Amino acid sequence: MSRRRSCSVSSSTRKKETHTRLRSKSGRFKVGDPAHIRAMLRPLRLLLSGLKTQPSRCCSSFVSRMRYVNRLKEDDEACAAALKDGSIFLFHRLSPLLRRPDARTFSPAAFTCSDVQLVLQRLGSDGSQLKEAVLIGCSEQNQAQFCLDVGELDQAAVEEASQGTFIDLRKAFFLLPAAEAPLVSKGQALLHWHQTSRFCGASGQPTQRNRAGSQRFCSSSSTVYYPKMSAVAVALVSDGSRCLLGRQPSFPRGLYSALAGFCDMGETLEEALCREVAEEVGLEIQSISYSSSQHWPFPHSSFMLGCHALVSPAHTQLSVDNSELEDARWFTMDEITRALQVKAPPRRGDPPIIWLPPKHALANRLIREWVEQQQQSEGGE
Ligand SMILES: NC(=O)C1=CN([C@@H]2O[C@H](COP(=O)(O)OP(=O)(O)OC[C@H]3O[C@@H](n4cnc5c(N)ncnc54)[C@H](O)[C@@H]3O)[C@@H](O)[C@H]2O)C=CC1
Ligand SMILES: [Mg+2]
Repeated sequence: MSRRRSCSVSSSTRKKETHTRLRSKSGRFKVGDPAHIRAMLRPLRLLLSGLKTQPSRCCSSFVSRMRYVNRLKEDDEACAAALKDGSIFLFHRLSPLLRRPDARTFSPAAFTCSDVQLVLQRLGSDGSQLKEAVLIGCSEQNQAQFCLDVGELDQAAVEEASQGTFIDLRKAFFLLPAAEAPLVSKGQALLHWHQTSRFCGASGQPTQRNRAGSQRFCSSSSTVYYPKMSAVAVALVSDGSRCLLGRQPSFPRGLYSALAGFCDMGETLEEALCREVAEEVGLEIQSISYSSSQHWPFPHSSFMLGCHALVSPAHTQLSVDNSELEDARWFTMDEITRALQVKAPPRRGDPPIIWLPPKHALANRLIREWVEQQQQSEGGE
């Protein structure tokens, strides 16, 4: 009887009893008792857990932020703690939630963990969804940034509760200031990757994610999956005084952009550029020089690598492959300067004009760099 009763005591009650027994009459732990050792170690444990959940201050703020994010990817416990103090960007079926601080500006809405919990609870969710949050990075203010897709909740109800609007990424990306668009596009790309990587390609079994969402694992085949991007080569081709732009039939009316194409397996960037330009416009390029890169979320996470290239002035005759491009043309400096001044795409019924990719796009940067190079070489003559 008594044995059965003692078995029914919960482990926490047992711990409490042991705890009480170990205290001396003065209320202190006896030196050498396990509880005494635990009590002595407590400040150290607190210090270590503080170090785990905050960027270290020993290095430059950039270095400590990068190391912090890396630690959160590897340490589930630290990541869970960072979520509590972090900011969360909400998405609904991959559309980001934006707010309008004023009539002209859009910005991604950042919430605290408790704000999101309140919104979820108000809409009848138990808050366990927060575990689905995916780490995006760390702000300059040392705050971990996460994204969360609340696609299973009613869109209008979340918008009302959170005082924002879910906007399709294709629109949102260009409404946001160039500095904020990459954060949203990275969040969307990560969420999309998780939504489409739920099963292992080798075993067909479900995959499990780590807390940060930086990888997925299949315990059946022991495969680790990481978020992936397709490499795309972009070239602004010049003949020395003009630059070459093309348009696909799917582009909005009047939009011309730099030539681009997905890299094939095993290709170098240079090989991909030469092949794409040959395929699309029938020219051979040379003097390839790298400019810069960007993550491009459309249609699904590409890693854009932007370059400048030259064709020999004797070989500028285009042979456009119309199965890929609707048109490709050489543009003079004057034409490009005029096109760069177009601030918004033409509306229906407006006279036809040539316009160029917006500032957020790498192609825009390549075109502006080309203009600068032309101006410099003209100035130097
Ligand atoms: N950010 C920027 O400034 C620019 C971005 N882009 C982007 O670059 C991407 C590629 O340019 P495109 O001229 O369309 O490429 P492309 O000339 O290689 O043609 C696209 C076709 O390539 C095939 N393809 C081969 N590998 C593929 C892969 N990994 N994923 C998807 N399709 C693949 C498909 O049949 C597809 O229809 C597009 O998503 C476009 O939006 C293009 C120009 C500038
Ligand atoms: Mg192409």
